[in-house]
Amino acid sequence: MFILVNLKTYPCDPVAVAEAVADVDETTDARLAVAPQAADIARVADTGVETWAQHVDPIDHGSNTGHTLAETVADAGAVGTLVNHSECRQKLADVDGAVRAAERAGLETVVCANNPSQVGAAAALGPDAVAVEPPELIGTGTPVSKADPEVVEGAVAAAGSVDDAVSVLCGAGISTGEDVAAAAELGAEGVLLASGVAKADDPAAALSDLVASQ
Ligand SMILES: O=C(CO)COP(=O)(O)O
Repeated sequence: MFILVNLKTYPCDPVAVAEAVADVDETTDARLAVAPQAADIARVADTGVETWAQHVDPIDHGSNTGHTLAETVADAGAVGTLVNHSECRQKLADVDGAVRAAERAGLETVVCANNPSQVGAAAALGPDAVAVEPPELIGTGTPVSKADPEVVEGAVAAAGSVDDAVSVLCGAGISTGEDVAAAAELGAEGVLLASGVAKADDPAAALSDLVASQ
């Protein structure tokens, strides 16, 4: 399973979380990665942990004040990027443009979607993966893999019917190894989570629990 930890703008120490991820990474077959804020990518990548961006814009080099260029996050050490998070919603054309920008920069892509229909649309854009995250469960601690298993199964079916090369992650409320195991049972190849690690008193302990079933 791929366990991708999105730090959002939580007030955690991104390097301390990255070091905890690096430690736990040595104990598991699961693939672990961290998505810090853009300004923290270089120092998180310096820990050696797999580092992702939270967002890139559908732009090329040029007059784009305030935007995030895919090549710049790649140069800073990111190997992948989220696209279209529920908290950073993009128009379809911009999701497409961001996936193309990420490809151009050699970044792996996970396009986030709220439900199986959006997963189908996202999969048609040819990302490496899609992540289904019902917005109403984000940050609640109630895991989508238990609260709404049909959404995960529906997302796996929707992506598979469009392009079975696109893998499916699920997210929202994931915080334990049991939640990760439930996601795997439903056909997800990974999980995307945030508060379960970023807001934990002991992120290393939270991560150890997350990989316990791997
Ligand atoms: O939005 C999410 C990950 O991108 C999920 O957040 P939580 O893990 O806090 O529910």
